[in-house]
Amino acid sequence: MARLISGTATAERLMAGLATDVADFSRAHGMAPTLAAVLVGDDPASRIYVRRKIEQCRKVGLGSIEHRHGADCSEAELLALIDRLNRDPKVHGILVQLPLPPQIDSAKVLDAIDPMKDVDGFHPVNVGRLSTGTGGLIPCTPMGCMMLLQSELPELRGKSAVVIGKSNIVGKPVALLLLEQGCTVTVCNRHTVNLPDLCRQADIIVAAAGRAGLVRGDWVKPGAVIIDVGINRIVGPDGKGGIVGDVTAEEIGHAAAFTPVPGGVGPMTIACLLLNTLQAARALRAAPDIRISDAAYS
Ligand SMILES: Nc1nc(=O)c2c([nH]1)NC[C@@H]1CN(c3ccc(C(=O)N[C@@H](CCC(=O)O)C(=O)O)cc3)C=[N+]21
Repeated sequence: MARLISGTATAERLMAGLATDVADFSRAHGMAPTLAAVLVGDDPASRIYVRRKIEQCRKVGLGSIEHRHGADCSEAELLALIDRLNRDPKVHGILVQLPLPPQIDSAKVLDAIDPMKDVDGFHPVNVGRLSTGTGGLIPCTPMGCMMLLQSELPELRGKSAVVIGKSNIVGKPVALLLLEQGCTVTVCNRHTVNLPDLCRQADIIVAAAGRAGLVRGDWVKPGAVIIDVGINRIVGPDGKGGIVGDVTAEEIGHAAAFTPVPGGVGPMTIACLLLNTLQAARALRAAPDIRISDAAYS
């Protein structure tokens, strides 16, 4: 049977370590690293995610502030809030929960976040840094995928990887991280011709297409490692809701290992957000004071 790579257990270990590091930081600087989470509108899934992020902040000793705006919030209002958070020395990480309502240009909002506080890693500066392998904040879901993958396969050099999905949030950054580790990467999408054949060649499959059950058992080479990033909401025959991934989990017994949904990449995404908040706080403290006087004078 394929081994189950537990994101829940890995995230718990990561968070236990984080709690110690956060306590050290807070003692040394007299303030806790703090995340500002911005929620616009009343998308029920977004509310649940933001609530969960804030709960997890508490668990490891991070500060958190939630900013809520109605669905009718204007772009200018949101940009003004970002500007305040950028200048606030007590805020180290800023997360704007996506998706945003249609009247707001998401790219404009992400561009406005101070790259040093961009704990999602979505700002063009951090995207550029990731693409050149020169530091910066790394997007949380891709980072979580890599941690889970490397817990199973510590040496990635020379491995072939297929990434299904080309989103800015998962597909593209995870492909860059795999490239950085020496994998040979093929980035596909669900329309790719011969997608099953390409997958069958792969030592690693990262499924991030957002289609329940897209990857079938006969797409998977025996001994491959499968990272399932899909979060697809389904309603069971009993009327109860649940989530499934992009991989048909019952069919991949011949894989070496796989991440389950739920309990795989999801919990790691949140743990990595907390890690990024600590990293951002450290980098901000280490940065020259000119940043702080800049904020005071402008
Ligand atoms: N600016 C921004 N940053 C994000 O990181 C971001 C976002 N916007 N918008 C939405 C997506 C989605 N996302 C998830 C986080 C945790 C789970 C998670 O914890 N999932 C659990 C349980 C899921 C459940 O039961 O609903 C699991 O997979 O086991 C899932 C999905 C972060 N996102």
